[in-house]
This record gives sequence, structure tokens and C-alpha cells, in this order.
Amino acid sequence: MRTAYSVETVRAAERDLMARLPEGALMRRAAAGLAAACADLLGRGYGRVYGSRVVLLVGSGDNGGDALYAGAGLARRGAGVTAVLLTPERAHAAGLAALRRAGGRTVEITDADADADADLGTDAGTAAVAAVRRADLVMDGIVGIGGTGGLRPEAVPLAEAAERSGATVVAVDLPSGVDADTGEVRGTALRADLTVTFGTHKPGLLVDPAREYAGSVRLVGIGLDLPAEPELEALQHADVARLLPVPGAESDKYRRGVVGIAAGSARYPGAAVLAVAGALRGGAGAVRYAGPAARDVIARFPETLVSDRGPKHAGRVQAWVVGPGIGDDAGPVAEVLVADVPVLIDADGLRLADASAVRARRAPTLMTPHAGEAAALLGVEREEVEAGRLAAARELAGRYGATVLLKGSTTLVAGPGAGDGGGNEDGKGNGNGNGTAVRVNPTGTSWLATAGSGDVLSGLAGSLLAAGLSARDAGSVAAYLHGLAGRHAADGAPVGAHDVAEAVPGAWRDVMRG
Ligand SMILES: NC(=O)C1=CN([C@@H]2O[C@H](COP(=O)(O)OP(=O)(O)OC[C@H]3O[C@@H](n4cnc5c(N)ncnc54)[C@H](O)[C@@H]3O)[C@@H](O)[C@H]2O)[C@@H](O)CC1
Ligand SMILES: Nc1ncnc2c1ncn2[C@@H]1O[C@H](COP(=O)(O)OP(=O)(O)O)[C@@H](O)[C@H]1O
Ligand SMILES: [K+]
Repeated sequence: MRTAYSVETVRAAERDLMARLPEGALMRRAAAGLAAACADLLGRGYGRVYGSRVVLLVGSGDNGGDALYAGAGLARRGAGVTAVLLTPERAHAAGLAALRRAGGRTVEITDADADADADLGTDAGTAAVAAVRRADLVMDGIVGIGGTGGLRPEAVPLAEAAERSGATVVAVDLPSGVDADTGEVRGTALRADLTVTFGTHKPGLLVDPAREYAGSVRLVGIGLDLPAEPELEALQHADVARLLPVPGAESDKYRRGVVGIAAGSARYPGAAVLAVAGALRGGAGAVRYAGPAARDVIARFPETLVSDRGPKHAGRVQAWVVGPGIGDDAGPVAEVLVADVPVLIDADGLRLADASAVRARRAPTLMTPHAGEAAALLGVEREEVEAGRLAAARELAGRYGATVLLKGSTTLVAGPGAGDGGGNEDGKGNGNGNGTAVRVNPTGTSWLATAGSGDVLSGLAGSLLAAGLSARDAGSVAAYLHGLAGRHAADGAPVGAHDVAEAVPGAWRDVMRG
């Protein structure tokens, strides 16, 4: 499991550790890891550290201190190091002294440079931008977990020059300008090829849009003692393998779970077929389809138990999926919401579900909106959900007392207690899941942005619910398999949703093999 902790938690853990260590030891530990990562990159890209050109962008806090110490380390190994001090009077004094002792140079950006014009077109500004353009490696120590808002205007031309130069850009702890706790990018932020982060991942490194700015992320341990419950967690193969339902000698189709699918309409029969396609690969022992597309479903999947009457006339199931392609018929949604089994609500079902009926449910509910559907439920613009995915998922989960899987470039799964900062996620004791951490899916690919792939996901997650997984586990395991299946199926070329469904067993095997 990969985990991320909030800034508040990181700060508390750092305070505890610093109290037990000599002055400055923690920063030197972080800087040593940072210098090693940079030396590694220079060795690979440029051939060696000796003679390479390194530029440090240095802000006013300890993030700049990390960069200065790491720069000193590289200078001692023969790199030509130039530190651009964005607030010279507040640059980390001991770090700066260490850099100067090691032979590093500085360029000082003064208020006059910053005020000169937007292009930093003064002597110092021009020298700084020119140094960045010539660099082999640029280290971003402008701001770390102490940052608020986007880059200040004087840092923007330097960040742009770094992005356009051939240099490898390494962010210290976080790319400057992104929000560490939320993954939001409200102004300009620096784009890194690599982020070297200290002690733990921060939520912003795992959630878009900030995640995009971080490039690949390397974690340097500094000995922090962190609490058991993180803010965010990302499943990995071994975690998923432990959660996948595997039949044993005692199993029969009913014990493995029956999943009911209430999806599709005369207008959208394909949604029913795709949801069933996902459900058949999700580990339930049988798939029951109830709705107007029964003939289409049976023609494609003869193993499905079909009925063209509503869900309430269908036989017993252990979980329902309702919504994909049902159009405007609220009947099936109301019927499944009163069932005392887990229910997954997707697509049209999200619009048609009565909020109070969802909140009144005692069995788990898993809602699976994309950003547009989430925005409609929250009464905000889609862009607002995309900019603040974590907040949107938590807000929806809280409002509906449900587990929410917010689809998109980083799919999130938030339980109903995910916003209350502690306690049991499953406030109603209804098996929505254990733990408050929001799950973030690491396997997605943008090739999944293809019509119908969400229907496959809802069938897959519903099947896992029927097999007995909690809403949080079913949602996050389904997103993981679906993302992996998307990657396998696409392999760098466009795919259709049915290809994704067909690739799920391969993804499952891949996970089981470790
Ligand atoms: N506290 C510790 O023990 C450790 C901290 N470490 C480093 O210290 C960092 C945190 O240091 P600080 O608390 O000094 O905070 P930062 O270095 O992140 O930022 C400090 C200052 O930057 C200014 N600032 C805020 N937003 C800005 C923006 N958008 N643009 C420009 N300036 C802005 C503010 O004046 C703020 O006080 C971590 O991210 C990490 O890199 C590491 O050395 C590991 C140990
Ligand atoms: N940019 C993206 N990167 C990764 N995954 C994406 C991206 N855009 C969409 N997806 C995934 O593709 C699927 C699309 O689902 P959805 O929006 O419901 O489409 P549909 O309604 O056509 O089935 C979801 O699993 C979603 O997470
Ligand atoms: K930084």
C-alpha cells in the first residue's frame, strides 16, 4: 500500500523527530537523499556529476534549505552549481553557507528585479533565466509543504525556462505551486520530471491535477513516525491480490454471490451488455439481468440469467448495479434502493436516485459518478470538481452517506466518513468499508476515456460487492483491475469498452502473479 499524509500530520511527525535529533540533522538527511537522486539522474543523463551544470531555485523556507544542502553536495562532487535566490534576505542561512563553502555561486533576485517586469528582464533576472536555460539539472526548492497558492510572479519565468530547457527538473518535496493536501493547482506551478519527497507522499502527489506536475515520484525515508491511518492510500498488486474473491472447494455459484444488473433501455441496450460484460469478470458466481435489454444481453452472454421485468421481480441477489443506460425510468432505481443488499448507482441512476432514499439505506451504497455527474449532484460546474477532486468526492460521500467512486484521470474512492477526519468510515455500521483513508487508483490510463468503459467498471464493481467486498474495497479493486485491463487492452492504441472487459481476466491473473 502506498500512503500519503496531510501537511499537518507530517509537521507533527517532523516536530517529534526533530526533538530527538541534533539541530539540522533532519534537513541534512533529506538533502542527502535528494543529492543522491540528482546524482543518479546526472550520471544517467549527462554521464557524470563532475562538470555538470546544476541550478537551484531557492525560496524563503526549509524547502530552499534542502536544495542548498543538496546543491552543496553536488558541488563537492564537481558540479557547477548556481543558486537563484528568490528572496535573498530570507534564504536558509546555514544551507547557503554550505553551498558557498562548496564553491557554489549565487544569483540574487531582488524586489527591484521582481518588480521590473513580468519577464524578470533585469541583469540578475536575465542571468538567472540564462543559467536555467543552460542547466543540465534544475532543482525546485522554491516552496514545499509551507506553500500557499501558485508561484509568485518572479518565479514564473524561471519555471517556464526550466520547462522549456533540456534540463531535468527535480522538485524538492513537491512541485512548487501545487497544493500539498488537495492536489489543487490554483495558479502557475512548476512542472517536474522527478519529485523527491521526504518521509511520506503528500496527497497532492497522488491526485490530479497536481500529480501531473510531479512527474515520477521518489520517496526518501527520513525516519518519520506516522499514524496508522493515512489521508490517502493507493492499492498495489499485493493489496489487491489479498482482496480478490477466489472460490474454494466449498464454493458454489450462490455462495460466490449473485449480482443483479438493472441497466440499459430500448435506446441504450449496449450499456446493459457492457455492464454484464464487466460483472461476468468480477468474481460473482452468477449475473442476473433485469430490464428491457434482456434479449441483447442473452444474445451476447448466454450464461446470464435474464428477466425483462423490473428488479423487484428478479430473484435474490447479493448486490445490485443500477443506472447505466436506463434513460429516464426512475422505477428500477427506487426498487433497488429499498433492497437490503449493497447497491451500486451509476450514470442515469445517479440523476434519478432520490437523495433521501439513498441516505436512508442501511446496506452499503457505492456511487460511481464521473466529474460531470458529480458536479450535477453537487450543483457546481464540472471544472470545479476536476480542480478539487478530493474535496468533491468527500463532500458527495458525506452528503449521501455513501461510498463515492469519482472517476477520471485519478479515480478516487471516498467513504462516508472520509471527510470527518477520523473515526469509523462506516458511520452506520453498514459495511461501506473500514478506515477513513480515501483510496486513489494508480493504474488508470487515459485510453479508458472511451464510451461505455464506465459501464464495464460498474458491472465489475457490482460483482465484487456481490462477492462480499466492502463498498470501499469493491470500488477500489474494480478501479484497479479496470485500469490495468485498460492498459493491457490499449497497449498504446485506441480500444473499445468491450476490449477492456475482455482484458479483465488478464489483469486479474497479473495481480495474482504479483
Ligand atoms: N520541517 C522539517 O523537519 C523538514 C522539512 N523539510 C523541508 O521543509 C519544507 C517545509 O519548509 P517550510 O516550513 O520552511 O516551508 P516552505 O519552504 O515550503 O515555504 C516557506 C515560506 O515560503 C513562502 N511562501 C508560501 N507560499 C509561497 C509561494 N506560493 N511562492 C513563494 N513563496 C511562498 C512563505 O513565506 C513561507 O513561509 C518541506 O517541504 C521540506 O522540503 C525537509 O528538510 C525535511 C525536514
Ligand atoms: N483521462 C483519463 N485518465 C484515466 N482514466 C480515465 C480518464 N478519463 C476517463 N477515464 C476512465 O474511463 C472510464 C469512463 O467512464 P464514464 O465516464 O462513466 O464513461 P461511460 O459513461 O461512457 O461509460 C472511467 O473508469 C474513468 O475513470
Ligand atoms: K519544491
